Amino acid sequence: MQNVRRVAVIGGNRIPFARSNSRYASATNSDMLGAALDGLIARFGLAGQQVGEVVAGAVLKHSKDFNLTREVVLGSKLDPRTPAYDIQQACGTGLEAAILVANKIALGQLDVGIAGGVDTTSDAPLAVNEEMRRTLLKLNSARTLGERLRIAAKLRPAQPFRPEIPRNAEPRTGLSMGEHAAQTALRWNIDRQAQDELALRSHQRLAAAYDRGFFDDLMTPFLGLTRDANLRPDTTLEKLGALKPVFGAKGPDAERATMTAGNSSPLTDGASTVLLASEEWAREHNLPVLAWFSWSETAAVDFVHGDEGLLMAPAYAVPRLLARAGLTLQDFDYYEIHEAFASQVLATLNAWDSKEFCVDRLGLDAPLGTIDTDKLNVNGSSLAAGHPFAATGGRIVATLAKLLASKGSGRGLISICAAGGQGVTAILER
Ligand SMILES: CC(=O)CC(=O)SCCNC(=O)CCNC(=O)[C@H](O)C(C)(C)COP(=O)(O)OP(=O)(O)OC[C@H]1O[C@@H](n2cnc3c(N)ncnc32)[C@H](O)[C@@H]1OP(=O)(O)O
Repeated sequence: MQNVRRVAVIGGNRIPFARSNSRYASATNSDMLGAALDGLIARFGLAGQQVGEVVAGAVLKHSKDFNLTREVVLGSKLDPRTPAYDIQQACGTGLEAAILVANKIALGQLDVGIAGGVDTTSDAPLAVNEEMRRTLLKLNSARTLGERLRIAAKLRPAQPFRPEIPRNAEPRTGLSMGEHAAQTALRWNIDRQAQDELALRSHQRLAAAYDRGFFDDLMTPFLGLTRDANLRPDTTLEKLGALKPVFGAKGPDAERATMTAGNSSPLTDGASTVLLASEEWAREHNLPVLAWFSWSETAAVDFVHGDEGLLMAPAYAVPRLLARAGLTLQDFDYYEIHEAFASQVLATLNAWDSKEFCVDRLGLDAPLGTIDTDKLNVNGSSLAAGHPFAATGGRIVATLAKLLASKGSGRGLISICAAGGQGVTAILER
């Protein structure tokens, strides 16, 4: 086996994100991932080239999209002999795809690869109810007309109109991501004002980044959108403070509910891609390196039997990542913590600063401590940009790599919480 090689982040490309059921309502995952990939191919002169692998995924995928990524590659200008496949790790999908490609490059199994992700809640897959599905499958395999008629006679008219609509909920608890996060917010006493301030900062920083042209070489317009449609540069603490709680707003703790449409990420449609390569490949192709992809770590929590918050796995992954890399929580110039909900970012930060959590749960001698919040999500994050589940990782990797390139040196931490009680984290360096 070859020695581990340095992995370069060459750049990224995404389409602006749209709120669910708005501008991209008629677009498919394939359309959006295709647009993000086409932009990346054009930007880095990859047309006609055979890229080592393209790895991407979607959290919500139609059953007809067996291998969505391969189909998108076949429809792109890449050499059709480029292997491509789907992966899925909920909201960690995009980052996990980048880790997978990076690891193969590091091991010398690939010289160049593309990672990506896409999601649409507007074009979510709809399944017919189980009884109907079984009947239709039998109908499809019936050999004679008589057999078909017998099966068809069992179809009741009301059956087709009882579809199974995918819910943004945990299969084992039936609770939505937001309801789980509301429980965590209570446990960590996350107050409303701090959540609204975080949301406001996210909008202000994303707007400022657009205004100074930060995204000009990270984005391709799509269906008339040139900026994330969820971005509200004119929002204020007063407007955010006036919104009614939507999660944890029923039941005995309703009075203490703090999570609103303003401090929760919205349901979003969008896609992102990232180009990763070995140092040699980058040099041979005359492409500058934005940053190096250096470490990664995942974790999962037992939110089913234990008392852990569903979205708290990054609180476990990051300390392990730090230990492996020989770093402290303060050794970073940038922190990219995915804002699924403002309360979940704040609960994670509280956990790292809690002696009880760090000693009892992480087995450390002392808390990891606080971070300088001026270095947190400096160009905004999911509260402002939106969160098309599998596309968020690619947005963050490209943003952080460019931040590090603009600074000229430094280190950035990525932390993404995911459904199923999982967390995906990584470090980029320059
Ligand atoms: C999945 C994983 O693996 C891990 C994760 O990331 S977990 C996160 C997954 N994502 C989610 O769970 C999505 C959570 N979000 C939602 O379900 C929905 O967006 C929501 C229930 C929070 C809100 O839905 P909604 O009510 O349709 O939102 P929307 O109509 O846009 O906003 C409600 C109001 O707030 C206002 N508002 C929203 N954001 C605002 C802001 N920043 N400033 C001012 N006003 C705002 C809107 O203008 C609207 O006001 P009106 O009613 O007067 O029009």
